[in-house]
Amino acid sequence: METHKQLVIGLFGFGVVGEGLYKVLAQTPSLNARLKKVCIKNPGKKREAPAELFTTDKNELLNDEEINVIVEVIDDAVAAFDIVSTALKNNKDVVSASKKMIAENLPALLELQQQTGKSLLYESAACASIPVIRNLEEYYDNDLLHSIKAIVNGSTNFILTKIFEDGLDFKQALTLAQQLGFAESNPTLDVEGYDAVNKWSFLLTHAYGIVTTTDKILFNGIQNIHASDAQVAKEKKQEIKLVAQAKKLNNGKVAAFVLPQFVKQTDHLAFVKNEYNGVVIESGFADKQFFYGKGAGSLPTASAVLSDISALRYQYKYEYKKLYHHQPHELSTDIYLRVYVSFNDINSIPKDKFEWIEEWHSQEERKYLSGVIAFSELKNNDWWKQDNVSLILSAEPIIEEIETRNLKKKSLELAGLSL
Ligand SMILES: NC(=O)C1=CN([C@@H]2O[C@H](COP(=O)(O)OP(=O)(O)OC[C@H]3O[C@@H](n4cnc5c(N)ncnc54)[C@H](OP(=O)(O)O)[C@@H]3O)[C@@H](O)[C@H]2O)C=CC1
Ligand SMILES: N[C@@H](CC=O)C(=O)O
Repeated sequence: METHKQLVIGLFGFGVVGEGLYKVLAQTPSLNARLKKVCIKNPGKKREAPAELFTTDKNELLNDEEINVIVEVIDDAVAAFDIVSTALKNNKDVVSASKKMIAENLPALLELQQQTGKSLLYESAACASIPVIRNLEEYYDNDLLHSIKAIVNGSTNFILTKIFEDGLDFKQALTLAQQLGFAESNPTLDVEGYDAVNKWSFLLTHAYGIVTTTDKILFNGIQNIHASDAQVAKEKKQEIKLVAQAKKLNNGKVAAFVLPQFVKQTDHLAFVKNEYNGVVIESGFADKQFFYGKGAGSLPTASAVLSDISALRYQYKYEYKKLYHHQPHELSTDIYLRVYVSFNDINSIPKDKFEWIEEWHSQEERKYLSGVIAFSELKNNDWWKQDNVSLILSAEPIIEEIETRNLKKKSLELAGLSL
């Protein structure tokens, strides 16, 4: 087998991540990798690198036979897919950080990897500096992965920390996340949960062999979290985090969602602040394991890109073991969730859709209830995503089976409500 192959790199993108990689490569001479050319979009921008390195002609990189590795770190998912698929077809290995592109094109990318035999690595697209994909592929290569829950978006975690711990308002916190290079070029992707669910969709492939699209995963972002929710969290001695999770159910299927959640202070994820990410994996015999590291930013992200480049020296490829070598799992919607919902107007909440209600606070201007609701009710409707409605999962949200009808009626009666 060929080892320690000489790498000649063509880089697409010289923004937060691309420039970070340029610096990191310069400080890693042992890698024996040469950056031959960088393709960017706007030739007029001032760059901290020699002018002769840059081009705006993608074909200068994609058709250069000496270049054997394409690193794609641009902020345009459509152009990124074109670059990555052409590079693979042109017999080049590829490293990408573009989670939106990967989430939107995974079946095609899987096929291209199989057809071409080339490697496509994208560790930095998941949790930036945390090596989660390689761990899911290599270390948890068995049936024992019971659950995985994680903070996978650095910007929203940063914003929540800055608002609730440092007293910034939402706009100030988001602006800071943008200035520090954590946020996407379109920050709605972060704030409204799209970035997190994009990452979660392909992490499900590496964890459970599930190939899915983001519309099949229940998700929301942090845009509707209200100051009064933070007050409730404080009273419960809990925190609010945007948490992605997947759990193997008793029926053998997997429940997956990305939603704001109350997190107990004893939970590992409560420890994850600012732009950090954290991943808690629960597996048979090992119990819980916690991975922690920076989830956004120039050098932390570049460090994961560098690690992928380095892995190409020994022809490392994802084997997608859970997909190709095991029986892949299926997603299930057949569960119930324990949720908290705050709102201004009770008429915006279909309270009869709850299986039962456990808490009901209607005195304050901002009202809230806690109760149990079918996952499918949330999946099929969007009243809970509307302005002025904030839905937050409880700390232990999943209920697999309920004795539904009797309890529902009885509990609503106890709460002074009727169907
Ligand atoms: N920032 C972070 O913390 C992380 C980002 N990522 C992902 O990495 C990618 C890059 O992010 P980031 O560096 O922050 O983004 P930036 O906005 O900082 O940089 C984007 C770069 O892409 C270039 N670009 C855009 N379109 C093209 C094109 N068609 N051809 C060539 N170059 C192009 C831009 O060129 P020009 O300079 O000329 O404008 C720019 O250099 C994104 O997919 C992002 O989601 C992943 C993990 C963490
Ligand atoms: N915008 C992303 C960047 C890294 O993936 C985030 O905030 O997590």
